[in-house]
Amino acid sequence: MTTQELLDQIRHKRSFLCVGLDVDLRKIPGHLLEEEDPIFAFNKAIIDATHHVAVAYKPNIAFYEAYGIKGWEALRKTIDYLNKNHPDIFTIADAKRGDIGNTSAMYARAFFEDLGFDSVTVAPYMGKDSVEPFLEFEDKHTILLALTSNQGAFDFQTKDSEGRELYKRVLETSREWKNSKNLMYVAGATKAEYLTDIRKIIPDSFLLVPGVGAQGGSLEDVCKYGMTKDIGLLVNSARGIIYASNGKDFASAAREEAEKLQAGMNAIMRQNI
Ligand SMILES: O=c1ccn([C@@H]2O[C@H](COP(=O)(O)O)[C@@H](O)[C@H]2O)c(=O)[nH]1
Repeated sequence: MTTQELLDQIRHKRSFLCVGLDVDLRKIPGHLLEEEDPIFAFNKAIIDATHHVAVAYKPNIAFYEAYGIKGWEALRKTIDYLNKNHPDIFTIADAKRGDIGNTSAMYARAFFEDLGFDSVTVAPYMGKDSVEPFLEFEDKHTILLALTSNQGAFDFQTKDSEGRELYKRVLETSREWKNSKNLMYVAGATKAEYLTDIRKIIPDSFLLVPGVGAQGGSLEDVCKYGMTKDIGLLVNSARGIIYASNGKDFASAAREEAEKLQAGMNAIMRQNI
């Protein structure tokens, strides 16, 4: 998907909501466990209930790998379902990959070519030659971890590296890499006030912002500090939407939570754009 197509969808739906598909069989409604593929049955119901207000879906790959071959099958069915029924919706494989170049190239093939995701999250720690193989793919997006939402982000990411916080160095340096136009960045909603500084370095790049909902980040603060004239944000919530209820009404409860977030986004867009 091109960035322009993503922008068009945001304007059309008046939403920049990304729904996280982090399926935990211990948390989904009991009646779904009788289905042949409970993970896919859950995802399909969540997608059917939220696609009118979601511009992106983000399965975190850990939640599929944890179930072995059945998890991978459910992941493939989920991405195939999205690509077939909602080709206009942006898809994110939250896999946090990155390795020496030839290995990264295989990761990129796995998520972009084999599975058919629009984007994948990548860790910057191994540097340029570990990220550039992902950037070679036309109209595919590499979402680089910059400043993550967890407490451990302060262990390294905000520490000084030759006079600059490490996360700023990641942002600046990655802009120099080949095909850097295909980069987006992860910045946690729990650290919204940092977005002002982040925007000074990458004024126009899309940010994937996890941490609204279960982690307590504020949508208003994220927009106050991080929104651009083209929005430039994909705000993710997983648990706050998909586990809004663990009863038979789970899909309508998810719809309600997703619609609440979209209503907040619409109001902010109306005030600012
Ligand atoms: O900095 C980061 C990077 C990734 N994540 C992922 O986003 C979702 C958040 O889920 P919630 O249930 O809405 O908290 C999850 O997949 C994380 O692994 C993040 O939270 N922070």
